[in-house]
This record gives sequence, structure tokens and C-alpha cells, in this order.
Amino acid sequence: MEISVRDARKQYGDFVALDDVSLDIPSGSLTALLGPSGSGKSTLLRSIAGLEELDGGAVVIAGDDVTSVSPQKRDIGFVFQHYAAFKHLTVRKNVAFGLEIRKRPKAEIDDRVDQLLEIVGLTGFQTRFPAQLSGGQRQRMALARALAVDPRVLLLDEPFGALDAKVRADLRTWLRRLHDDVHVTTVLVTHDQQEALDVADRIAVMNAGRIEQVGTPRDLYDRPANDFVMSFLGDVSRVNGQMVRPHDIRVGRTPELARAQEEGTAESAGVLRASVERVVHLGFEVRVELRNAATGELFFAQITRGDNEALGLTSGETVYVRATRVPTIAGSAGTV
Ligand SMILES: Nc1ncnc2c1ncn2[C@@H]1O[C@H](COP(=O)(O)OP(=O)(O)OP(=O)(O)O)[C@@H](O)[C@H]1O
Repeated sequence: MEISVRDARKQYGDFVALDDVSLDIPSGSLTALLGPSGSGKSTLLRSIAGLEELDGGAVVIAGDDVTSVSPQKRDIGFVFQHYAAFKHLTVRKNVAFGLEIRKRPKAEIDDRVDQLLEIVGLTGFQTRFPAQLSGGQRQRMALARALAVDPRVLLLDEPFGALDAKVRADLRTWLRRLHDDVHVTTVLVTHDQQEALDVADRIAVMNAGRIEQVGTPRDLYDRPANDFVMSFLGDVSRVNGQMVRPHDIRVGRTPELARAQEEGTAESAGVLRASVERVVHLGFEVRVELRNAATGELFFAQITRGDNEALGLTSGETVYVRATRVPTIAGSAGTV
């Protein structure tokens, strides 16, 4: 393990921000800390960095207990949401900064900076000043600067949080590729489940100062440990009292058509009657807003455009729906 956090505890007065958190982060992984605002993600990241002092527990990086080691000596790179660049220094000088204070030879610094600027796609920008960069370019410069000193660990606290949706999405893809090239053990704090699913190879879901579950994006999506993880990782509908993904709801015009045709599906599986409230076109997919005829509850199904065209759904109609797949949540039966 590159990073092991053991029974980390942090309180602010009576408020418990980290409630005996333990987490192992494998070497070379890109792990996301995902959770709602206030769940303790930043506190955990800052504790790994040494920017917060723990009240209990330990942080081990590459086998060294660094719990009482200063941030400067932990060999980490850190990027915040609002990166504090040196405004009076060029992009090149900003990236070179860590190497210059370490008094590396000039030729080595020049080569390394050229290489980093290329990696982050800022080769043509080296003589610009931070104020002459876009928000996305500034964050890429921040990453280059954090990587310059070859840290053992790269810690990113909502690095794309202040950018607009399109730029965020581009930078996510870019970060994933960068990580595939550079392989530095990376921990990314985000409250955006799409971002975590998109870039991370492991996700730790946090809630109220605790870790609810750690796993691959697929594990967490398909086999959530509890209702919190299930609903935090994606949309959820309730069908016959169970939480299901809207994609896993089959819509038909007769009870038989709503029944899944895959082999091994129980015939007794519940089909329920619903009325179509609204059909919303979301590009490739269509969200069908439904009202359970028996209980009056609203829920929705997400179907492909093709399926919607075949069904020709309109508001006010009666349809039959059933869940084709119910995630196995610990403590529930996992079948409809
Ligand atoms: N210095 C502090 N003094 C008092 N309370 C603090 C301090 N720092 C953080 N907290 C509290 O600890 C809790 C966890 O904060 P943290 O920043 O780790 O959450 P987060 O999951 O990163 O949330 P966000 O996404 O909003 O940043 C919050 O309720 C916050 O108010």
C-alpha cells in the first residue's frame, strides 16, 4: 500500500469530522474520496498531506509513519480548488519553482519543465503569466507544478470544482490519461459522483466522518453496501418498495411485456401498473416519469430513445413496469 490511514480521528470541538477512519490506498491507483459536503473528505485528504493534525490514529506513506512529519517532508504534491499561483512568475517559473528551491542543476530543471509542460499541454504557454491563462489552464499548470518534484503521492482537493461543466469534463478525461502515463498514486476529493465514476479506479464513499464503502466504480454501482451508497452513486427509483436504478426498469404496454425475457427471471416478479406523467428527452436516453397506480408514488425509468420510439409513450397513458435487476444491498434479498 502506498498510503495507509489507520483509525484517523479528528474533532473540531464536539464535532467529529473523522470518526476513526481507516483506508488503504494501493500504489499507482487513482482513488476518489466521494461524499456530500461536510462528510470529511477534505479533512481526510489534508490529514494525509499533514495540513491537519490528527487527534488519534496514524498516516503511513510508503511504509513510513508520517503522522508527526511536517507537510514539506511528506513528499506529496497538493492541488487545491483555487490554486495559488505566483502571479508575478511566468508559467515556466511557476512549474520550476519546487525544483529551484531544491537547487537542482539548471539543465535538469529546463528538461523537466519542458517535459511537464508537454504532459499538461501547456508547451506554448511558458512565457505567459497566470492571469493570462483560463481556469482550466491554470489548474493544469498547478498539476505540473505539483508533479515537478516527483512526489510519491498526488493529492487533489476538488481541483476542477471552480470550472464550468464542459471544462470539468474535458479535464477529467485529461487527468485519467495523465494518470495512465505518470502512474503516481493519486487521491482526488470530489462531491461529484459522475467525476468519481469517470476517473477513479477506486472510490471511497464518505458520509458523516466515516467511510461507508471502498471499491471499484462498478462494485459500488452494482453492489452498494447500503442505501446511502446506492443513492449517492446514481439515480434511484423505488419499485415495489425496493431501490432500483432507473435504467433497470422495464416499461411495457401489457403486464407480459413488462416482464423480463432473460432466462432465470422469476415469473412471480412484481409487475406494477403506472401512469405516464411526462416523457423527457435527454439526448440518447429518455426519462419516463411515472406514477405508481397503487400507491400514487412518483418514480422514473430511463430507457433508450429506440425503446421509447417503439413504445410511443405519451403522458396520461397506463403502462406496466418492473425492475429487471435489483442491486444486492447488504441486508436485502436482492430480488423483486
Ligand atoms: N477548522 C475547522 N473548524 C471547525 N469545523 C471544521 C473545520 N474544518 C472543517 N470543519 C467541519 O468538519 C466537517 C468536515 O469538513 P470537510 O471540509 O472535511 O468536508 P468535505 O466532505 O470536504 O466537504 P466539502 O465538500 O463541503 O468541502 C464539516 O462539517 C466542517 O464544517
